[in-house]
Amino acid sequence: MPIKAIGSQRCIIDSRETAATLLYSTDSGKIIEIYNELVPSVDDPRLKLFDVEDFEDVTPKVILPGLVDSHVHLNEPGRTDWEGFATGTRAASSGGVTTVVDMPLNAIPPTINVANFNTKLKAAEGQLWCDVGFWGGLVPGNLKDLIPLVKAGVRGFKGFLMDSGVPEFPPIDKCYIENAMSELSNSKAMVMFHAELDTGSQETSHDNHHQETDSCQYDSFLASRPDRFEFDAISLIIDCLKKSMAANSGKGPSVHIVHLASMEAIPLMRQAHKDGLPITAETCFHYLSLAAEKIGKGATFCKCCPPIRNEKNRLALWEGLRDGSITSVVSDHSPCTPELKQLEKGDFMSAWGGISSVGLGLPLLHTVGSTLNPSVSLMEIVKWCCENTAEQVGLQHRKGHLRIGYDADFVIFDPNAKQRVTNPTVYFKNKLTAYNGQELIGIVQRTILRGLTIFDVSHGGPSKSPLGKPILEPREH
Ligand SMILES: NC(=O)NC(NC(N)=O)C(=O)[O-]
Ligand SMILES: [Zn+2]
Ligand SMILES: [Zn+2]
Repeated sequence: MPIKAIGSQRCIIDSRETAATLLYSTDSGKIIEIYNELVPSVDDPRLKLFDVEDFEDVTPKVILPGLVDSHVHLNEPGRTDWEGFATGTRAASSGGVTTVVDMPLNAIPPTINVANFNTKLKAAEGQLWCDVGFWGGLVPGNLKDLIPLVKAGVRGFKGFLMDSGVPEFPPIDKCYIENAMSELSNSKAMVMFHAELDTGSQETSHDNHHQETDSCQYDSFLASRPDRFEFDAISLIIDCLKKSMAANSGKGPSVHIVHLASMEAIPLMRQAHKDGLPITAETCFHYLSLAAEKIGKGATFCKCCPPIRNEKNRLALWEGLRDGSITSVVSDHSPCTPELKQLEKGDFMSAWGGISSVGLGLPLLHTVGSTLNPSVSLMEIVKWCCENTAEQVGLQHRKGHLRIGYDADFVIFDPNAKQRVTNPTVYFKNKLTAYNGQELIGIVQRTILRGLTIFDVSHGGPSKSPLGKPILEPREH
Protein backbone atom coordinates (compact mmCIF):
# COMPACT_ATOMS: atom_id res chain seq x y z
CA MET A 1 0.00 0.00 0.00
CA PRO A 2 2.17 2.92 -1.24
CA ILE A 3 2.08 5.79 1.26
CA LYS A 4 3.03 9.24 0.05
CA ALA A 5 3.60 12.45 1.97
CA ILE A 6 3.13 16.08 1.03
CA GLY A 7 3.79 19.12 3.17
CA SER A 8 3.96 22.88 3.23
CA GLN A 9 4.50 25.73 5.66
CA ARG A 10 1.01 26.78 4.48
CA CYS A 11 -1.81 24.28 4.80
CA ILE A 12 -5.47 25.17 5.40
CA ILE A 13 -6.62 22.75 8.08
CA ASP A 14 -9.88 23.24 10.01
CA SER A 15 -10.16 26.97 9.42
CA ARG A 16 -6.55 27.85 10.13
CA GLU A 17 -3.36 28.17 8.14
CA THR A 18 -0.60 26.00 9.55
CA ALA A 19 2.57 24.14 8.63
CA ALA A 20 1.73 20.46 8.18
CA THR A 21 2.73 17.16 6.61
CA LEU A 22 -0.03 14.98 5.18
CA LEU A 23 0.43 11.24 4.67
CA TYR A 24 -1.94 9.48 2.30
CA SER A 25 -2.46 6.14 0.63
CA THR A 26 -2.74 5.94 -3.15
CA ASP A 27 -4.51 2.61 -2.66
CA SER A 28 -7.24 3.60 -0.23
CA GLY A 29 -7.22 7.21 -1.45
CA LYS A 30 -7.43 8.36 2.16
CA ILE A 31 -5.39 10.68 4.38
CA ILE A 32 -3.84 8.37 6.98
CA GLU A 33 -1.82 10.77 9.15
CA ILE A 34 -1.27 14.51 9.61
CA TYR A 35 1.70 16.00 11.44
CA ASN A 36 1.16 19.60 12.49
CA GLU A 37 4.60 20.62 11.28
CA LEU A 38 6.62 20.32 8.13
CA VAL A 39 8.96 17.32 8.46
CA PRO A 40 12.50 18.12 7.22
CA SER A 41 12.91 15.22 4.80
CA VAL A 42 11.75 11.82 3.64
CA ASP A 43 14.28 10.34 6.11
CA ASP A 44 12.33 11.71 9.05
CA PRO A 45 11.51 8.80 11.40
CA ARG A 46 7.85 9.80 11.39
CA LEU A 47 7.76 9.05 7.66
CA LYS A 48 9.90 5.93 8.01
CA LEU A 49 7.21 4.69 10.38
CA PHE A 50 4.90 4.37 7.34
CA ASP A 51 7.57 3.33 4.79
CA VAL A 52 6.98 6.59 2.97
CA GLU A 53 9.20 6.73 -0.13
CA ASP A 54 7.85 9.90 -1.67
CA PHE A 55 7.72 13.17 0.25
CA GLU A 56 7.18 16.57 -1.37
CA ASP A 57 7.55 19.94 0.37
CA VAL A 58 5.57 22.39 -1.78
CA THR A 59 6.30 25.49 0.33
CA PRO A 60 5.57 28.38 -0.35
CA LYS A 61 2.55 27.05 -2.20
CA VAL A 62 -0.60 26.46 -0.18
CA ILE A 63 -2.28 23.08 0.28
CA LEU A 64 -6.08 23.36 0.43
CA PRO A 65 -8.79 20.69 0.55
CA GLY A 66 -10.22 19.85 -2.87
CA LEU A 67 -13.12 22.15 -3.78
CA VAL A 68 -16.67 20.80 -3.92
CA ASP A 69 -18.69 22.61 -6.61
CA SER A 70 -22.27 21.60 -5.85
CA HIS A 71 -23.87 23.37 -8.81
CA VAL A 72 -22.67 22.31 -12.25
CA HIS A 73 -24.66 21.56 -15.41
CA LEU A 74 -22.75 18.89 -17.33
CA ASN A 75 -25.67 18.37 -19.71
CA GLU A 76 -24.85 14.79 -20.69
CA PRO A 77 -26.50 12.82 -22.18
CA GLY A 78 -28.63 14.74 -24.60
CA ARG A 79 -27.04 18.18 -24.85
CA THR A 80 -23.46 17.01 -25.01
CA ASP A 81 -22.70 19.78 -27.50
CA TRP A 82 -23.33 22.17 -24.59
CA GLU A 83 -20.79 20.48 -22.28
CA GLY A 84 -20.27 16.81 -21.32
CA PHE A 85 -18.80 14.84 -18.45
CA ALA A 86 -15.25 14.69 -19.84
CA THR A 87 -14.79 18.37 -20.69
CA GLY A 88 -16.74 19.61 -17.66
CA THR A 89 -14.84 17.49 -15.14
CA ARG A 90 -11.47 18.25 -16.75
CA ALA A 91 -12.30 21.95 -16.43
CA ALA A 92 -13.24 21.38 -12.79
CA SER A 93 -9.94 19.59 -12.07
CA SER A 94 -8.02 22.53 -13.62
CA GLY A 95 -9.36 24.72 -10.82
CA GLY A 96 -8.76 22.48 -7.82
CA VAL A 97 -12.29 21.08 -7.87
CA THR A 98 -12.21 17.41 -6.85
CA THR A 99 -15.98 16.93 -6.60
CA VAL A 100 -18.84 18.37 -8.63
CA VAL A 101 -22.53 17.65 -8.18
CA ASP A 102 -24.34 17.53 -11.51
CA MET A 103 -27.66 19.30 -11.91
CA PRO A 104 -30.69 17.29 -13.08
CA LEU A 105 -31.35 19.51 -16.06
CA ASN A 106 -30.28 20.33 -19.39
CA ALA A 107 -29.31 16.71 -19.97
CA ILE A 108 -31.92 14.74 -21.91
CA PRO A 109 -33.46 12.85 -20.28
CA PRO A 110 -33.46 14.97 -17.11
CA THR A 111 -32.75 13.20 -13.81
CA ILE A 112 -36.39 13.03 -12.71
CA ASN A 113 -36.70 9.26 -12.22
CA VAL A 114 -34.47 6.23 -11.68
CA ALA A 115 -34.59 5.07 -15.31
CA ASN A 116 -33.32 8.46 -16.50
CA PHE A 117 -30.71 8.48 -13.73
CA ASN A 118 -29.39 5.10 -14.90
CA THR A 119 -29.17 6.46 -18.45
CA LYS A 120 -27.07 9.32 -17.13
CA LEU A 121 -24.82 7.02 -15.12
CA LYS A 122 -24.21 4.88 -18.21
CA ALA A 123 -23.22 7.99 -20.16
CA ALA A 124 -20.81 9.02 -17.39
CA GLU A 125 -18.83 5.77 -17.47
CA GLY A 126 -15.15 6.34 -18.25
CA GLN A 127 -15.58 10.10 -18.53
CA LEU A 128 -15.02 11.47 -15.03
CA TRP A 129 -11.85 13.41 -14.22
CA CYS A 130 -13.15 14.36 -10.77
CA ASP A 131 -15.69 12.71 -8.49
CA VAL A 132 -19.28 13.44 -9.48
CA GLY A 133 -22.42 13.42 -7.35
CA PHE A 134 -25.89 13.94 -8.77
CA TRP A 135 -28.98 16.01 -8.03
CA GLY A 136 -32.46 14.80 -8.95
CA GLY A 137 -35.19 17.05 -10.33
CA LEU A 138 -38.50 18.25 -8.93
CA VAL A 139 -41.04 18.43 -11.75
CA PRO A 140 -44.84 18.06 -11.82
CA GLY A 141 -45.86 14.40 -11.60
CA ASN A 142 -42.65 12.84 -10.25
CA LEU A 143 -43.38 12.82 -6.51
CA LYS A 144 -43.42 9.02 -6.52
CA ASP A 145 -39.94 8.99 -8.03
CA LEU A 146 -38.28 11.01 -5.27
CA ILE A 147 -37.64 8.31 -2.67
CA PRO A 148 -36.49 5.77 -5.31
CA LEU A 149 -34.03 8.42 -6.57
CA VAL A 150 -32.77 8.98 -2.99
CA LYS A 151 -32.21 5.23 -2.69
CA ALA A 152 -30.39 5.27 -6.05
CA GLY A 153 -27.95 7.83 -4.62
CA VAL A 154 -28.94 11.37 -5.60
CA ARG A 155 -27.83 13.97 -3.00
CA GLY A 156 -31.14 15.83 -3.20
CA PHE A 157 -33.37 17.65 -5.66
CA LYS A 158 -33.77 20.97 -7.49
CA GLY A 159 -36.96 22.55 -8.74
CA PHE A 160 -37.88 25.80 -10.48
CA LEU A 161 -40.68 28.21 -9.60
CA MET A 162 -40.37 29.80 -13.07
CA ASP A 163 -39.51 28.55 -16.53
CA SER A 164 -36.20 26.65 -16.43
CA GLY A 165 -35.22 27.46 -20.00
CA VAL A 166 -35.68 23.87 -21.20
CA PRO A 167 -39.12 22.41 -22.02
CA GLU A 168 -38.50 18.99 -20.49
CA PHE A 169 -38.02 20.51 -17.01
CA PRO A 170 -41.20 22.47 -16.20
CA PRO A 171 -41.66 24.56 -13.03
CA ILE A 172 -43.46 23.40 -9.89
CA ASP A 173 -46.09 25.15 -7.75
CA LYS A 174 -46.81 25.63 -4.05
CA CYS A 175 -48.86 22.46 -3.81
CA TYR A 176 -46.07 20.34 -5.32
CA ILE A 177 -43.48 21.99 -3.03
CA GLU A 178 -45.55 21.14 0.05
CA ASN A 179 -45.99 17.55 -1.11
CA ALA A 180 -42.28 17.15 -1.96
CA MET A 181 -41.22 18.54 1.43
CA SER A 182 -43.56 16.14 3.14
CA GLU A 183 -42.32 13.23 1.01
CA LEU A 184 -38.68 14.01 1.87
CA SER A 185 -39.04 15.30 5.45
CA ASN A 186 -37.59 12.11 6.94
CA SER A 187 -34.81 11.69 4.39
CA LYS A 188 -31.41 13.37 4.36
CA ALA A 189 -31.98 14.50 0.77
CA MET A 190 -31.72 18.27 0.28
CA VAL A 191 -34.59 20.14 -1.37
CA MET A 192 -33.26 23.00 -3.48
CA PHE A 193 -34.97 25.74 -5.43
CA HIS A 194 -34.27 28.07 -8.29
CA ALA A 195 -35.90 30.91 -6.35
CA GLU A 196 -37.51 33.26 -8.82
CA LEU A 197 -41.28 33.64 -8.80
CA ASP A 198 -43.28 36.08 -10.91
CA THR A 199 -46.51 36.55 -8.99
CA GLY A 200 -47.49 39.21 -11.53
CA SER A 201 -48.23 41.51 -8.60
CA GLN A 202 -46.25 44.41 -10.02
CA GLU A 203 -45.49 45.54 -13.55
CA THR A 204 -42.03 44.67 -14.84
CA SER A 205 -40.54 46.11 -17.94
CA HIS A 206 -41.62 43.27 -20.20
CA ASP A 207 -45.21 43.96 -19.16
CA ASN A 208 -44.98 47.60 -20.26
CA HIS A 209 -46.06 47.13 -23.85
CA HIS A 210 -46.22 50.86 -24.43
CA GLN A 211 -42.55 51.28 -23.45
CA GLU A 212 -40.16 50.14 -26.19
CA THR A 213 -37.18 48.38 -24.54
CA ASP A 214 -33.93 47.61 -26.31
CA SER A 215 -33.34 43.90 -25.67
CA CYS A 216 -29.63 44.36 -26.41
CA GLN A 217 -29.29 46.64 -23.39
CA TYR A 218 -28.49 44.70 -20.21
CA ASP A 219 -30.82 46.92 -18.15
CA SER A 220 -33.80 45.71 -20.18
CA PHE A 221 -33.06 42.14 -19.19
CA LEU A 222 -32.28 43.14 -15.59
CA ALA A 223 -35.59 44.98 -15.28
CA SER A 224 -37.43 41.87 -16.49
CA ARG A 225 -36.21 39.83 -13.50
CA PRO A 226 -36.49 42.18 -10.51
CA ASP A 227 -35.35 41.50 -6.93
CA ARG A 228 -39.02 40.92 -6.10
CA PHE A 229 -38.94 37.63 -8.01
CA GLU A 230 -36.33 36.25 -5.62
CA PHE A 231 -37.90 37.81 -2.54
CA ASP A 232 -41.33 36.36 -3.33
CA ALA A 233 -39.92 32.93 -4.19
CA ILE A 234 -37.86 32.62 -1.01
CA SER A 235 -40.77 33.88 1.08
CA LEU A 236 -42.99 31.17 -0.42
CA ILE A 237 -40.34 28.47 0.13
CA ILE A 238 -39.91 29.49 3.79
CA ASP A 239 -43.68 29.40 4.30
CA CYS A 240 -43.84 25.90 2.80
CA LEU A 241 -40.93 24.76 5.00
CA LYS A 242 -42.61 26.12 8.15
CA LYS A 243 -45.84 24.35 7.17
CA SER A 244 -44.00 21.11 6.49
CA MET A 245 -42.23 21.27 9.86
CA ALA A 246 -45.45 22.04 11.71
CA ALA A 247 -47.08 19.00 10.11
CA ASN A 248 -44.12 16.76 11.00
CA SER A 249 -43.52 17.60 14.69
CA GLY A 250 -40.98 20.29 13.91
CA LYS A 251 -38.90 18.24 11.47
CA GLY A 252 -38.46 19.30 7.88
CA PRO A 253 -36.15 18.50 4.98
CA SER A 254 -32.96 20.53 4.56
CA VAL A 255 -33.80 23.29 2.11
CA HIS A 256 -31.35 25.24 -0.03
CA ILE A 257 -31.66 28.31 -2.22
CA VAL A 258 -29.42 27.98 -5.26
CA HIS A 259 -27.67 30.97 -6.88
CA LEU A 260 -29.05 33.67 -4.61
CA ALA A 261 -28.43 36.92 -6.49
CA SER A 262 -30.47 39.60 -4.70
CA MET A 263 -29.39 41.46 -1.58
CA GLU A 264 -33.08 41.93 -0.79
CA ALA A 265 -33.33 38.23 0.01
CA ILE A 266 -30.56 38.32 2.62
CA PRO A 267 -32.82 39.54 5.49
CA LEU A 268 -35.16 36.62 4.75
CA MET A 269 -32.25 34.19 5.19
CA ARG A 270 -31.11 35.94 8.37
CA GLN A 271 -34.61 35.72 9.90
CA ALA A 272 -34.97 32.09 8.83
CA HIS A 273 -31.70 31.25 10.59
CA LYS A 274 -32.89 33.13 13.70
CA ASP A 275 -36.07 31.03 13.53
CA GLY A 276 -33.91 27.90 13.42
CA LEU A 277 -35.14 26.79 10.01
CA PRO A 278 -33.01 24.18 8.13
CA ILE A 279 -32.40 26.45 5.14
CA THR A 280 -29.15 27.54 3.47
CA ALA A 281 -28.27 29.60 0.42
CA GLU A 282 -25.43 29.72 -2.06
CA THR A 283 -24.30 32.50 -4.30
CA CYS A 284 -22.07 32.25 -7.36
CA PHE A 285 -18.67 33.45 -8.49
CA HIS A 286 -20.27 35.74 -11.08
CA TYR A 287 -22.53 37.55 -8.60
CA LEU A 288 -19.50 38.30 -6.41
CA SER A 289 -17.22 39.43 -9.23
CA LEU A 290 -19.43 41.15 -11.84
CA ALA A 291 -21.86 44.07 -11.69
CA ALA A 292 -24.65 45.26 -13.97
CA GLU A 293 -23.04 48.66 -14.46
CA LYS A 294 -20.17 46.97 -16.27
CA ILE A 295 -22.16 44.68 -18.59
CA GLY A 296 -22.08 46.24 -22.03
CA LYS A 297 -24.58 46.23 -24.85
CA GLY A 298 -25.00 42.77 -26.31
CA ALA A 299 -22.70 41.04 -23.77
CA THR A 300 -24.98 38.01 -23.56
CA PHE A 301 -22.15 35.85 -22.17
CA CYS A 302 -23.05 37.65 -18.90
CA LYS A 303 -26.69 36.56 -19.02
CA CYS A 304 -27.84 34.24 -16.29
CA CYS A 305 -30.99 33.83 -14.18
CA PRO A 306 -31.34 35.33 -11.64
CA PRO A 307 -29.45 38.22 -13.24
CA ILE A 308 -26.20 39.83 -12.13
CA ARG A 309 -27.34 42.95 -10.31
CA ASN A 310 -25.63 46.24 -9.50
CA GLU A 311 -22.38 47.04 -7.65
CA LYS A 312 -24.17 47.85 -4.39
CA ASN A 313 -25.84 44.44 -4.57
CA ARG A 314 -22.51 42.72 -5.32
CA LEU A 315 -20.92 44.19 -2.19
CA ALA A 316 -24.00 43.29 -0.12
CA LEU A 317 -23.67 39.65 -1.25
CA TRP A 318 -20.07 39.62 0.03
CA GLU A 319 -21.35 40.94 3.37
CA GLY A 320 -24.08 38.29 3.46
CA LEU A 321 -21.46 35.65 2.76
CA ARG A 322 -19.12 36.92 5.47
CA ASP A 323 -21.88 37.10 8.11
CA GLY A 324 -23.13 33.58 7.31
CA SER A 325 -26.51 34.49 5.82
CA ILE A 326 -25.17 32.99 2.60
CA THR A 327 -23.23 29.78 3.27
CA SER A 328 -21.43 28.81 0.10
CA VAL A 329 -20.12 29.87 -3.31
CA VAL A 330 -20.44 27.74 -6.43
CA SER A 331 -20.08 28.14 -10.18
CA ASP A 332 -23.58 27.34 -11.51
CA HIS A 333 -21.62 26.40 -14.60
CA SER A 334 -24.40 26.50 -17.20
CA PRO A 335 -22.91 26.44 -20.70
CA CYS A 336 -24.54 26.14 -24.11
CA THR A 337 -23.45 26.28 -27.73
CA PRO A 338 -22.22 29.69 -29.01
CA GLU A 339 -25.24 29.98 -31.30
CA LEU A 340 -27.63 29.95 -28.36
CA LYS A 341 -25.73 32.83 -26.75
CA GLN A 342 -26.56 34.96 -29.82
CA LEU A 343 -23.31 36.87 -29.57
CA GLU A 344 -23.78 38.61 -32.94
CA LYS A 345 -27.34 39.79 -32.24
CA GLY A 346 -26.60 40.41 -28.55
CA ASP A 347 -30.26 39.99 -27.65
CA PHE A 348 -30.39 39.43 -23.88
CA MET A 349 -34.05 38.49 -23.88
CA SER A 350 -33.66 35.52 -26.26
CA ALA A 351 -30.09 34.40 -25.50
CA TRP A 352 -29.52 31.33 -23.31
CA GLY A 353 -29.19 32.15 -19.60
CA GLY A 354 -26.12 30.60 -18.05
CA ILE A 355 -22.50 31.52 -17.33
CA SER A 356 -19.56 29.10 -17.66
CA SER A 357 -16.94 29.20 -14.92
CA VAL A 358 -16.30 25.74 -13.46
CA GLY A 359 -12.63 25.66 -12.41
CA LEU A 360 -12.20 29.45 -12.29
CA GLY A 361 -13.70 30.01 -8.84
CA LEU A 362 -10.66 29.72 -6.58
CA PRO A 363 -8.47 32.28 -8.38
CA LEU A 364 -11.54 34.44 -9.03
CA LEU A 365 -12.53 34.66 -5.35
CA HIS A 366 -8.89 35.08 -4.32
CA THR A 367 -8.51 37.98 -6.78
CA VAL A 368 -11.81 39.77 -6.12
CA GLY A 369 -11.55 39.02 -2.40
CA SER A 370 -8.23 40.85 -2.28
CA THR A 371 -10.01 44.10 -3.19
CA LEU A 372 -12.23 43.95 -0.07
CA ASN A 373 -11.34 45.35 3.34
CA PRO A 374 -10.39 43.20 5.13
CA SER A 375 -9.32 41.08 2.19
CA VAL A 376 -10.79 37.61 1.93
CA SER A 377 -8.62 34.85 3.37
CA LEU A 378 -8.01 31.40 1.97
CA MET A 379 -9.64 30.08 5.15
CA GLU A 380 -12.86 31.84 4.19
CA ILE A 381 -12.72 30.53 0.62
CA VAL A 382 -12.18 26.99 1.94
CA LYS A 383 -15.19 27.40 4.25
CA TRP A 384 -17.43 28.58 1.37
CA CYS A 385 -16.17 26.33 -1.45
CA CYS A 386 -15.02 23.17 0.38
CA GLU A 387 -16.39 22.76 3.91
CA ASN A 388 -19.88 24.22 3.49
CA THR A 389 -20.48 22.78 0.04
CA ALA A 390 -19.33 19.34 1.24
CA GLU A 391 -21.86 19.61 4.07
CA GLN A 392 -24.56 20.83 1.69
CA VAL A 393 -24.20 17.69 -0.41
CA GLY A 394 -23.87 15.33 2.57
CA LEU A 395 -20.18 14.52 2.03
CA GLN A 396 -18.81 16.31 5.09
CA HIS A 397 -17.64 12.94 6.44
CA ARG A 398 -15.18 12.44 3.55
CA LYS A 399 -14.73 15.66 1.55
CA GLY A 400 -14.10 19.35 2.20
CA HIS A 401 -11.46 19.05 4.95
CA LEU A 402 -7.82 17.96 5.35
CA ARG A 403 -8.53 15.35 8.04
CA ILE A 404 -7.35 11.81 8.80
CA GLY A 405 -9.72 9.29 7.21
CA TYR A 406 -10.96 11.78 4.60
CA ASP A 407 -10.38 11.48 0.87
CA ALA A 408 -6.89 12.65 -0.04
CA ASP A 409 -8.28 15.51 -2.14
CA PHE A 410 -5.70 18.31 -2.28
CA VAL A 411 -5.19 21.53 -4.20
CA ILE A 412 -1.68 22.94 -4.53
CA PHE A 413 -2.28 26.63 -5.00
CA ASP A 414 0.19 29.41 -5.77
CA PRO A 415 -1.56 32.45 -4.28
CA ASN A 416 0.86 34.98 -5.78
CA ALA A 417 1.26 33.82 -9.39
CA LYS A 418 -0.73 35.67 -12.03
CA GLN A 419 -2.74 34.30 -14.93
CA ARG A 420 -4.96 35.77 -17.60
CA VAL A 421 -8.24 34.08 -18.48
CA THR A 422 -8.63 33.77 -22.24
CA ASN A 423 -11.50 31.99 -23.94
CA PRO A 424 -9.30 29.62 -26.03
CA THR A 425 -7.49 28.33 -22.92
CA VAL A 426 -10.47 27.37 -20.79
CA TYR A 427 -11.04 23.62 -20.53
CA PHE A 428 -14.81 23.51 -20.90
CA LYS A 429 -16.23 22.53 -24.29
CA ASN A 430 -17.69 25.87 -25.44
CA LYS A 431 -14.85 28.29 -24.91
CA LEU A 432 -16.79 31.32 -23.82
CA THR A 433 -16.76 32.91 -20.40
CA ALA A 434 -17.57 36.24 -18.81
CA TYR A 435 -13.93 36.60 -17.69
CA ASN A 436 -12.16 36.66 -21.05
CA GLY A 437 -9.03 38.82 -20.80
CA GLN A 438 -9.26 39.21 -17.02
CA GLU A 439 -6.02 38.93 -15.03
CA LEU A 440 -6.36 36.74 -11.93
CA ILE A 441 -4.02 36.41 -8.96
CA GLY A 442 -3.47 32.79 -8.02
CA ILE A 443 -2.87 29.64 -10.01
CA VAL A 444 -3.87 26.05 -9.26
CA GLN A 445 -0.62 24.17 -9.81
CA ARG A 446 -1.94 20.70 -9.12
CA THR A 447 -5.12 18.91 -8.13
CA ILE A 448 -4.99 15.55 -6.35
CA LEU A 449 -8.05 13.32 -6.08
CA ARG A 450 -8.00 10.51 -3.55
CA GLY A 451 -4.20 10.58 -3.71
CA LEU A 452 -3.94 10.60 -7.54
CA THR A 453 -2.96 13.62 -9.64
CA ILE A 454 -5.88 14.64 -11.88
CA PHE A 455 -4.43 17.98 -12.96
CA ASP A 456 -0.87 19.28 -13.13
CA VAL A 457 -0.20 22.61 -14.80
CA SER A 458 3.45 21.64 -15.40
CA HIS A 459 2.58 18.30 -16.97
CA GLY A 460 0.09 19.23 -19.66
CA GLY A 461 -2.91 19.87 -17.43
CA PRO A 462 -5.55 17.14 -16.98
CA SER A 463 -4.41 13.57 -16.30
CA LYS A 464 -4.27 11.33 -19.35
CA SER A 465 -6.99 9.08 -17.98
CA PRO A 466 -10.22 9.77 -16.06
CA LEU A 467 -9.67 9.00 -12.36
CA GLY A 468 -12.96 10.28 -10.99
CA LYS A 469 -15.83 8.15 -9.73
CA PRO A 470 -19.60 8.62 -9.48
CA ILE A 471 -20.72 9.19 -5.87
CA LEU A 472 -23.74 6.99 -5.34
CA GLU A 473 -23.62 6.15 -1.61
CA PRO A 474 -27.16 6.87 -0.39
CA ARG A 475 -27.03 10.08 1.63
CA GLU A 476 -26.69 9.56 5.40
CA HIS A 477 -25.57 13.06 6.47
N1 LIG B 1 -31.38 25.46 -17.27
C1 LIG B 1 -30.33 26.03 -16.65
O1 LIG B 1 -29.19 25.62 -16.79
N2 LIG B 1 -30.58 27.07 -15.87
C2 LIG B 1 -29.52 27.67 -15.12
N3 LIG B 1 -29.31 28.93 -15.72
C3 LIG B 1 -28.94 30.08 -15.13
N4 LIG B 1 -28.62 30.10 -13.86
O2 LIG B 1 -28.93 31.12 -15.78
C4 LIG B 1 -29.99 27.70 -13.67
O3 LIG B 1 -29.24 27.28 -12.80
O4 LIG B 1 -31.11 28.13 -13.47
ZN1 LIG C 1 -31.31 27.77 -11.43
ZN1 LIG D 1 -27.90 26.05 -12.45
